[in-house]
Amino acid sequence: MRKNIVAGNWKMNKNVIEAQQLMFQLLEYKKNNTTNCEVWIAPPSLYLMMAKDLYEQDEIGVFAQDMSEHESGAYTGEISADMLDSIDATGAIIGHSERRQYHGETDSHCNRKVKLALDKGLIPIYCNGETLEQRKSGQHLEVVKNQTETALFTLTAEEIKKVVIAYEPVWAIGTGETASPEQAQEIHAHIRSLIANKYGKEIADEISILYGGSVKPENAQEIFSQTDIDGGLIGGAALKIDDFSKIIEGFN
Ligand SMILES: O=C[C@H](O)COP(=O)(O)O
Repeated sequence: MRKNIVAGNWKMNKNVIEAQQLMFQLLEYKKNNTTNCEVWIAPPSLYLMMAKDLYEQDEIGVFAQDMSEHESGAYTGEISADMLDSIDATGAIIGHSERRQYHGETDSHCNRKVKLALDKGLIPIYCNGETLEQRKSGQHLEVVKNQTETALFTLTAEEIKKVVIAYEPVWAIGTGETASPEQAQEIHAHIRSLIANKYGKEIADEISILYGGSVKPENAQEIFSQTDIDGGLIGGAALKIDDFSKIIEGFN
């Protein structure tokens, strides 16, 4: 079902004490405030079990920042869908542009990961988005189309309904430069129409599509108010409770 979601991707930040403190702060915030969106975090994998232990009532969704395309075996450093399922994680981010840029991840890898996640009942947050060069040369719609089709269009209608998509223009990630609400809306509507063409409008209208890229307390409300934007995948501003809670309040 299409939901409002604010998800914090902590990336490779925070030692264990700092991570625990922010997890506690978020729990306190959730207990003392009514939120009009789901709140999810993706801390470093080392801290996933700590988050699951703390959020006993599943107040906050707990996601891995990545997940292996393999089921098990000799894959040093990797975490499997089965392992995430065994700690009752909510899901995993898949295909983040930093995984694509620094670890050679492709949409074919993403396709395998998304399927493995769904098979275990995990929610995949599938990320896509164009580079600055691709946007400047007017290829952004085509790039996002190819990414979405390769990674997701082998799924059944029942499966794709369970996927959350995060559109993250690479040029807006960690740069302070945000896509304008209109630029983001254009791509979100484009993604939704691609899904509608393939699976039907009813299915497309059930899928949450998040925007990611320099979302801050100052711009969250305007971005979230766009018709096809169902929330945000937040990087830097998810690392401080004050900023993250103000972004959550973008849905108030
Ligand atoms: O996963 C989050 C995105 O990469 C956005 O990061 P940012 O909010 O620091 O630009």
